[in-house]
Amino acid sequence: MSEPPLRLAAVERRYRSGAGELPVLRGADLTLEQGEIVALVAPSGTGKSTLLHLAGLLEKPDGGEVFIEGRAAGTLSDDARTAIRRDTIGFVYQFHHLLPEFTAEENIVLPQLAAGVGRRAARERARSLLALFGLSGRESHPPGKLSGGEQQRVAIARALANRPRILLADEPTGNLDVGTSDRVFHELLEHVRGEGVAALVATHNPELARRMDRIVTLAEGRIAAAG
Ligand SMILES: Nc1ncnc2c1ncn2[C@@H]1O[C@H](COP(=O)(O)OP(=O)(O)OP(=O)(O)O)[C@@H](O)[C@H]1O
Repeated sequence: MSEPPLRLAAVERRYRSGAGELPVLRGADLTLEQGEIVALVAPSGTGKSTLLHLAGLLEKPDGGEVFIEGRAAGTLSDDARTAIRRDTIGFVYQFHHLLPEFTAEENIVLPQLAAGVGRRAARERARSLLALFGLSGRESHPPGKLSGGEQQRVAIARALANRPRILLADEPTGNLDVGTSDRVFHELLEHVRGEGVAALVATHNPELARRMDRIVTLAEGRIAAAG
């Protein structure tokens, strides 16, 4: 039987501050099966971003382990972690984090070049993703000349550029108006479902959460089933 794309096992994370230690995650367990789309809905400050950063190998836990396709991240070299982040995981941030000095297309081409894809193939993939998200004709616009919704679509396309098997999204449409957020989200879910990508999506929007396969929450530093 194949390993699940993502498994968090008893993951702990504490932040140190002047006042002492803040235990944010205290033994969080979560498994994403292949193609499963899970909503993470929890109040502000409970640790959603922290959990996504650990799952995306952007940070290391203080306890427990993150398994990516069965590989314990804690046992991997920094190079191996970087390769997993580039090839296996797509990350969509709340604020797009696009490179302002590059065009929309180049923002999607660059991660593919880093993964060893040839420039021509990378450009074709970038164009087809931009078309998929309704951005044909915007290829050569820098992010600063795109609307918020368009920028976030480019960020989603960038996250999908290397055909990740895991997509992590932190309030991907949190800074968009309701109508735009709804449309962008719909496109994201449709694409992820079509490709069989496992996704963990933090959102404050219960309507959007209900469209996913399962909803989980964070309570006292642990994952719990919602509602
Ligand atoms: N680098 C850090 N150093 C110290 N404390 C931090 C750090 N990052 C997060 N925290 C604290 O950890 C807690 C969890 O933060 P986190 O950003 O994971 O919550 P969240 O659920 O994503 O919140 P929101 O929904 O508001 O984005 C918060 O109390 C936050 O202040």
